[in-house]
Amino acid sequence: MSGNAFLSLTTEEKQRALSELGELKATLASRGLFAGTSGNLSVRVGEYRPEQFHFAITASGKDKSRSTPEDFLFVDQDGKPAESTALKPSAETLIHCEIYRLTGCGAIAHVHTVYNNVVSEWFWERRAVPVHGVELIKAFNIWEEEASIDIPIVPNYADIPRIVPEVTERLDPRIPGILLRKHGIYAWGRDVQEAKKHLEAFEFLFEYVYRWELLQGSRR
Ligand SMILES: CSC[C@@H](O)[C@@H](O)C(=O)COP(=O)(O)O
Ligand SMILES: [Zn+2]
Repeated sequence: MSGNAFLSLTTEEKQRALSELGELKATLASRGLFAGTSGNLSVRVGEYRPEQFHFAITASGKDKSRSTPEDFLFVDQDGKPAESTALKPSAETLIHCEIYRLTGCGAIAHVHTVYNNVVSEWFWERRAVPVHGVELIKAFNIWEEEASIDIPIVPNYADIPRIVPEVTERLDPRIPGILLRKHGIYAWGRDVQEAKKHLEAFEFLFEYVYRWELLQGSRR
């Protein structure tokens, strides 16, 4: 793909991306995962090269539990709108750009939950949430028995571009997700279905870790 790569996408390709995102947004919204307009979602379209790609992403500041014709827009690898629009891309678009650049994945989901916020703070000093031997680790395609994983945590700066190099440094190619401290999880996958699966697995594991830590504490 060259300079005008986005223009060579067919209407069907763009429509498919928008409808997949719309479906994922509605499903996650039905689970109450977009508290107070938080969260953002994206899906990549067309060919991928680390230096050039495009994706559809949620517009900034919207109530993500509502479905409107102004929910999504297309942006390029630098987070700039790929076509003329009055919509503003998610404030966290640059984090999506960096995750696509580093992983070549096909879709990304970001949500704020109490469990992901609490564990990101509880394990902040070690900069990772450790999980040992829980069956759902297999959702990340890690099949060892009693596997141990560390889910990376990066600082949550108000200035989003400052978070980008932290993601670059801490992203672990084995783990399809990264936590922002007291903010939320970014989970990704090769397509929307896999990103959703990974997000569900992370949230299960965060709740497990939270409850297990609590139980351990009550034994001391
Ligand atoms: C309203 S609090 C959440 C925001 O600050 C942000 O973290 C978020 O997830 C949503 O931002 P958005 O610009 O709508 O994509
Ligand atoms: Zn957020």
